[in-house]
Amino acid sequence: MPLSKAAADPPPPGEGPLSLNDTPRPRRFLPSGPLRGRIRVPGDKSISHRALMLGALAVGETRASGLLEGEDVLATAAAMRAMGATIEREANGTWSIHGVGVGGLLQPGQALDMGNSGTSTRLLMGLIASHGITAAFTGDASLSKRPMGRVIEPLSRMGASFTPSPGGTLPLMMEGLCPAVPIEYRLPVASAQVKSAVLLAGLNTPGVTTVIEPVPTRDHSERMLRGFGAELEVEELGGERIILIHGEAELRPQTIEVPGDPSSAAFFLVAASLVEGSDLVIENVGLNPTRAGLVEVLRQMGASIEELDAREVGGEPVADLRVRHAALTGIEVDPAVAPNMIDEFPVLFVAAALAQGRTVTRGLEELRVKESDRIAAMAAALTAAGARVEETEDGLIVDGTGGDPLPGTGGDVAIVTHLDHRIAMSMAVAGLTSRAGVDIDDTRPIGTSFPDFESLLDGCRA
Ligand SMILES: O=C(O)C1=C[C@@H](OP(=O)(O)O)[C@@H](O)[C@H](O)C1
Ligand SMILES: C=C(OP(=O)(O)O)C(=O)O
Repeated sequence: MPLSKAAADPPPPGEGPLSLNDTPRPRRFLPSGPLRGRIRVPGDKSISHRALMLGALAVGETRASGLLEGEDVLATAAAMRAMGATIEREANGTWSIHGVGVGGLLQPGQALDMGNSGTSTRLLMGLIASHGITAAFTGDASLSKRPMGRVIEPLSRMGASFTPSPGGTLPLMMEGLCPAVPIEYRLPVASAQVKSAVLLAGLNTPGVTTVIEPVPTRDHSERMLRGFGAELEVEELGGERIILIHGEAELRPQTIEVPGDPSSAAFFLVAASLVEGSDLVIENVGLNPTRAGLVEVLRQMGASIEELDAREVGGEPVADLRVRHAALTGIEVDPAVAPNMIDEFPVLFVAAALAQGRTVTRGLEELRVKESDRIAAMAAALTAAGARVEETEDGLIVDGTGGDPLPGTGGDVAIVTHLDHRIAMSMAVAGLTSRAGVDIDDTRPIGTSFPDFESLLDGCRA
């Protein structure tokens, strides 16, 4: 299957998903001098998706600054426009969203192209489930392999019907039901996307929809639903979180400042920790406790990460992070921290490959159903770059070099990124700490979450 819909001339920012064209863009990431100065990573991807979705359901104008303008978020913007919202990017970079009101989504005139984005797909399936409209979802080769049964199951219980491809994948057709049926749903997997899909379906469902989370996951949906005026309660009981949303809500438009994405900052935290002489400040990084697991784990490994000017931005804790080179030591990573850093494991594996001694990770089955099988992809990639890695069913065991550079690939082979932005960026970081450089088969997927990653990286190690 082609990477995505071909687009000879990508549309200007804010005008729909920037589809990948058909020519891979390989690059060798060379050994680097110290990373220094001050950088700012783009807006949080999870918050950006939700700002567009909730803004599109409020009556009146929501304004969002700092929104991530990556392809995944642009796919959400295009879908919300196709269902009736008016969404514009102003010249100063602020986004203006005029919503249709809860219950007011229109039937899209064509298939919703979700590109590479699991979050767009699963959250929008939730929104549509309680509207009386039908929609078709398509995606790229990576997204078309990812499991959708995990949202189809609860949303079917609420009354929506689905015709997925064999195996419960995209492309799929769905038909929502209005009024939908409120449910009480215990999450069988630790997934903020599944939780959010049910809560978003609950927005336009009469009565109370309940989600029980045995393992807490990122809570941006809960924070933002409340911020937009939904009636939502959270109870903690014996380590579980019980979330209740009162349906047929009216959302009030908001002014949102999107904090920097900790999942994007992660690449620079690891790079500056590994490259000798580095002293880098990453400004405005979101440190929501359900997202900040990597900072804690790197500190346990000996990293030097200081939080400066801790403050609140858009209802989320934020700080500037000063990270300096430090010798890292391998650890056993507590599996309980996994949901708080689920997207950061690929780059943590790179840190482990350069640490002193052994790092053991477990409980990471969910990594196998991301944009790629991130356990297998990182085992193959790090092995190709000369690291010592053992793949287990639910994690990796990595024996680090103790700070010596990895041999690298040096043109012999190229790392296969499998249309996965996080594999590409993680192995770019590995290249900085290698002898011969690391070759990546394709850097285009980076545009899904961090379009200016390469220019920021090249800029701070000049
Ligand atoms: O809700 C979200 O915004 C996300 C939840 C996580 O996925 P899962 O819910 O599948 O764990 C994460 O991997 C993804 O990048 C964004
Ligand atoms: C898993 C990710 O995103 P999504 O599920 O939205 O494709 C990610 O960004 O690492």
